[in-house]
Amino acid sequence: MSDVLAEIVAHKRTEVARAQQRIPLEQIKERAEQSASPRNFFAAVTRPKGELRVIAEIKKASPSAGLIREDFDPVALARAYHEAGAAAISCLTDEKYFQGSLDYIAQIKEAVPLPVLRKDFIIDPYQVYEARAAGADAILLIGECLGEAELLDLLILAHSLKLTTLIEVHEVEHLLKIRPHIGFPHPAYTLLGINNRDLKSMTTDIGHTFRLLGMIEESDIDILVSESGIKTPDDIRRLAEAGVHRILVGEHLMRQPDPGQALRELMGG
Ligand SMILES: O=C(O)c1ccccc1NCC(=O)[C@H](O)[C@H](O)COP(=O)(O)O
Repeated sequence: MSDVLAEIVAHKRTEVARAQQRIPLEQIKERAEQSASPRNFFAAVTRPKGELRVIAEIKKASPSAGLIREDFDPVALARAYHEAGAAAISCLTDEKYFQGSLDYIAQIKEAVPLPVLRKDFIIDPYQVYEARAAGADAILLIGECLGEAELLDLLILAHSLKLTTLIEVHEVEHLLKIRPHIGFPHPAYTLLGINNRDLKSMTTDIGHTFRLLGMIEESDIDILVSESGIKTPDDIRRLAEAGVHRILVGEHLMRQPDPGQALRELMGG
C-alpha cells in the first residue's frame, strides 16, 4: 500500500471508532434498514450496452491536488451534471483529505434523480451501514485497502443492503486477488474499476487501463469503469476503441468554471 493510502486507512480506523461512540452499530443498522430503497447504480452505469456512461464526481480537494474548487456547491454541481447527461454521481465523503461530507449524499439525492456512489475508504462494515443510512446507492471498495476475506465480507453485506459495489484496483497483484470474485455475490451489483492514479507517484495515466485490460474477461468489459486522469474527448475515444465505455471523471470537471458544459464537451457535445 502507498504511504498516502496507509495514512488515510489508519485515520479511517480512528474515524470509525469515534463514529461508533456517537452512534452505536445497532443504531446505525436500524437507520440503514429504515432508509429508502437504493436507486439502481449498476443499471444506470451499465446500460445501454456499449454506450458511453459517465460517473461524474463531486470532489472539493484531494491529497494529490490540494484544494481543487473554491466555489463548491455539491447540489449545484449535481444539477449541472444531471442536465449535462451524467449517468450517476460519485461523491467524496471523506472530510479530512477531500473536504467531503456524508451529508452531501442526501442533499444531492433530493435535487437530482441520479444514483450516488459514496466515494470513501471503506474498511469496516460500520461504514457500509452508515452509507446506506445516509442514502448512498453504491459504495467503493478499494482492492489495495482490503484483504480477500474482508473484501468478500463487505461485498456480502453491501449486497444484503441492495447497494451496488464498485471494486477498484490499481495494482496488478490486487486485480489478480479480486478477479475470481467479480460478480460475487450477485453479478448485477458489482462494477470493476481500474484506477489510473498511481498513489506512489501521485500521477495519472489512462494507458494503465489499456495495460490491465488484457487481464479482464471479455464478458466483464461492460462492468469495467476507467477512473482518474480522464480529461479530453480523445481520452474517451481511445477508451471506447478498446471497448471501455464506462468512465469516472472528477478533477477535470471540478476545475472548469462551468462543470456541466465541460461534461457536455467531454462527452462530445
Ligand atoms: O486524488 C487523489 O489524490 C487520491 C489520493 C489518495 C486516494 C485516492 C485519491 N483519489 C481518488 C480518485 O481516485 C479520484 O477521485 C477519482 O478516480 C477521479 O479521478 P480524477 O478524474 O483524476 O479526479
